[in-house]
This record gives sequence, C-alpha cells and structure tokens, in this order.
Amino acid sequence: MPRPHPSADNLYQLLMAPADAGPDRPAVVEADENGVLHEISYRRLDALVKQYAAVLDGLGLDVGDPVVVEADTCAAAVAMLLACSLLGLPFVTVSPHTPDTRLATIIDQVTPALHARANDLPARELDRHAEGSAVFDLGGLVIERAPAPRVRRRREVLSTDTAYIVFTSGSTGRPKGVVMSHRAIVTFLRAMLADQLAGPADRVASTSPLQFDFALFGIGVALSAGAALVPVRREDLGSPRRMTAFLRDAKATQVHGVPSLWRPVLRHDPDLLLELTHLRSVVFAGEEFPLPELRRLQEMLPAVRLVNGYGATESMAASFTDVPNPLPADQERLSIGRAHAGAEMTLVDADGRIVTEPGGSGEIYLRSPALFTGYWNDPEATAKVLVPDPVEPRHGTKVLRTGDLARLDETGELCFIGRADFQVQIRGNRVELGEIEGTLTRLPGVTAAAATVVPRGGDQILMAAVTLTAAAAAADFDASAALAFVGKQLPSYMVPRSVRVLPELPLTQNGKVDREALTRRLTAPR
Ligand SMILES: Nc1ncnc2c1ncn2[C@@H]1O[C@H](COS(=O)(=O)NC(=O)C[C@H](N)c2ccccc2)[C@@H](O)[C@H]1O
Repeated sequence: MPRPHPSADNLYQLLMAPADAGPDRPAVVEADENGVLHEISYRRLDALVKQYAAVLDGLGLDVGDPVVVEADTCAAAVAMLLACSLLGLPFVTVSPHTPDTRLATIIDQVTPALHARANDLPARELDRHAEGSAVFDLGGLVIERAPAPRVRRRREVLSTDTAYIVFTSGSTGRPKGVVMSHRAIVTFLRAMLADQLAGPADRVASTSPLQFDFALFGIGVALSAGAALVPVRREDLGSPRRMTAFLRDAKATQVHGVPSLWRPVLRHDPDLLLELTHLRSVVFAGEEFPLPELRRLQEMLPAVRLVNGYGATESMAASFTDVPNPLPADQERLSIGRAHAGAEMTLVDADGRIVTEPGGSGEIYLRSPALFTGYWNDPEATAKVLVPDPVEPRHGTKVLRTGDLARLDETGELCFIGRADFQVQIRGNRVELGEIEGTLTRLPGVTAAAATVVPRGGDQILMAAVTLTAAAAAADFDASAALAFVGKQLPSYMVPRSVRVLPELPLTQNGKVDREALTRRLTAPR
C-alpha cells in the first residue's frame, strides 16, 4: 500500500499528529440523528481512518486516483478524507445538496475511481457515475461496486501529490477543479498554527457545506491544533434557536461561517446570542460582512474576537484580520490586513505598476508557498491566474492573480474594494458595485444591500436590493429618499435606477449572495 514518507507533508500526518499527544482528547463533537452529542476521540478517529484505509487499499487504486466523498461534515467524513490522504487518493468533496447536474459535471471532469457517500444518503440516479461506489459511517466503509484494480505505477505518496480537488462555483460558466497539493494545504495550516487562530482547548464549529473549502479549513484548523471540530448540522442552521442551542450545548469556542450564517438570529432573535458564554471567536469569510449586521453581532457578542478571513480557494485563504472592537461609526469597508504568516499580498494598479503609496489601489496578487497546483485539466485557465510575479517576473516565481481590488491604507494594510469583475461600466464610467452597497447599508433600517446591473435595451441599468430590520420593514420604505441619499454620497452615474426591498437576499449553495439569482429577481416584473 503506497504511503507517505514520515517526513513528507501529508494532510493525514498533520491532522492526526495530535493523536500522539492526547489520544483521548475529543477530535470531533457531533450530534446524532436524535440531536444527542457524541465525542469521538483522536484515537478512535485514527482507528477509523486506518480501518477505511485498509478497505480502500484492498481496491488496488493508484496514487492520484480521485475519490468523490459525498457527505456533510462529520467524524466519518473526516475519517474518509484522511484515509484518502494517507493513500494519496485526491478527495473531491460534494455535499448531499450538490445538484445531480453539478455532480455529473464533476464526474465527467475527474472520472473518479470511487464515489463514497455517507451511509444515510440515498444513491443518486445519475446517467453516468464513478467506476466504484461505497458507503461509510462510524461502523466502517462498505464497497458496493468495486472499481477495476489498476496497475500501480506509483510507490509513495509525495508532498507534491494532490490532497484534494475542490470545484469552484465557476461564476463564469463551467465549474473549475482547484487542485491543492499536500504541501500547499499543510503549509497553509502550519501558518494558521503560527498565527494561533485556534488552540488545543478550542471547540471549532464548522457551518459550511463540505464542497466549500471553508469546511475543509475548519477541519484543518481544528485537528492540526489538537482542538475539537464541532460540525453544525444543516437542519440546525436555519433555526436561530436550534443553532444557538447546539453551539451552547456543544460549548463551541470558535464559530466559522459566511456572513449570512448570522442573518437569521440577528434578525429574529438576537438575544439568543447571549447564551453563547463559551464563544471566544468568530471567523467569517467568503464575502463582505454588511457593516450594520456586523455592528449588531459585535453588540451582542462584545467579548468575542471577530476575524475577517479573506482569500480564495486557490490558496485556501490569504489573510485573517481582527475587526476593530468597537467598529468605528464612520468605517465603511473592512480591512483585510496583511497576508498570513509566510505569505504576502501586493497591489498592482491598472497600468501594471506596483502600488506602494498609501491611498493607492489595485488588484491583489498573492505570493505564497500555499498556492494551488492549477485548475484540473485546464492549463489555459491556470495560466490566467498563476502568473509571473509582477514585482520581478524574471525569477519565474508564480503568484496568484486574485481578481480582487483593494486599497493600501496608511499602515500598509489592505482595505477590500471588491472583485475586478464587479467593476461595471455605466455610461463609460467605472462603477464599483461594492461602493454602492456600502452606501446603501448606511441608510437607517437597512441591514444588507446588493447592487447589480440589468441589461435593458442595449444599456446597463444599475439596480439595487436592500433588506431591512423588522422595525423598518413594518414601515413604508421610501425608495426615492434612499436614492436621494445615495445621490448625495456618490456621483450620479452610481445611483441605482431603483432600489427594492427584499425579505432576504438570494444565496448560493455556499451561503454567499447569489448575484445571478438577484439579477433575475430584479428584472422579473414586481
Ligand atoms: N473576507 C472577505 N471579504 C470580501 N470578499 C471575500 C472575502 N473572502 C472571500 N471573498 C471573495 O470570495 C472570493 C473567493 O471565493 S472562494 O474561492 O469561493 N473562497 C472563499 O470564498 C472562501 C475562502 N477559500 C476562505 C476559506 C477559509 C477561510 C477564509 C477564506 C475572493 O476572491 C473574494 O472575492
């Protein structure tokens, strides 16, 4: 059975190292189907990994043969990811709610040797499927359909071998597989240890679906630190009462989630947050946290460290920045600070010059040892984002071109502006949608805002949507007064044609604002 060299960077070896120091410490704290909490120790998790690995090895797969793992985050799923890592089988994570069409695309692209699903999930009726199939739970891994044995061409699992492939939402059409090596993810997680994001006494709650690398981040940060991972069940996320009760009972000390995670409890029952007496820190990532909601969260959790995690799946993340407590009243955008230990962010302006002057803005390029290998089977797309270092291209060092814009502040920290492709041209003027959204959220009663362009008669029309506090929603929203307010703050070409109140903003599978769905919603007749 191919194995990593003990000195090799390997996700299994990094995440199971704490099993030596504290084998009986909890690795995963999870609720069973009746909501009863169970603690799985590092020793028991490692035994499950080895049990799965023995079954996988019996299939005779070769290093590099992809395995689709379909589950929500739980101890058995973590064991599956680590068993794959031990054998050099890249795992491709999908969640039970990944649509069949998307799973079919992924299967077409990576032709996985095996599709392993959590045993409480039904087998999908796909018109094409992985060669082999299996089900797993805390009792073991059972092969339903064995893949044909391969001629094993590889003998050892190397640091540069692929640990996982995560498919991005592919906002521009076809989803792309982000290929991450063991060396990249291990280097990144070692940086998290250096920045002490979590420690062995932490109980890290994870709320993202497994196909989103925010879930892999939670698994990695928790287990590499010898902490306990506390997966929050999807059905508990929708109910503020059930989510806060679970976090309280599980004694979660750190919660990871996208900004929209907090929206329901902030809107319907913010006092429930007062019950989270064990909570020490919240890490949010994925998109900007609307400031009115962030201020509200800070009010309810004044002693909790709020951390803005910024970055892309292509390097897992780039920076983790504490939100000032309290957030200054006049602050409109959040700092994304400086890159994590061992990495560096550089701004390049529209003319290709390196931005060094405070106040300057440009596109963020990330220099890091934790960059992805490339997009699966897509060298052209890879070449567009893994580019020569703009500071000195002649070295040939590749850096990640993020597509994000930021401004350099006086202290050398970066302030997020928005995505380059959220820059739109309105009547020949460059418009930053994030700036319009930031202005709209300053209106009294507005909790979040999203701006978009809608094609109309060959022109691009700016439109916006806002969500309101319960009190403001009960009153009549004065759209023209809102637009007049924006008109006082921004140039006329940045004032949306209309602003519509929505009960909530449409969200993607990963919990981010779904701008395509929003545009469709705003173009549909009232
Ligand atoms: N804190 C932010 N403010 C503002 N825009 C943001 C932010 N975090 C992402 N983004 C945006 O989302 C893009 C990346 O999207 S992504 O590839 O799906 N990855 C993620 O969203 C999560 C990311 N891999 C991650 C995982 C774990 C910890 C931190 C970050 C970035 O390029 C930004 O445009």
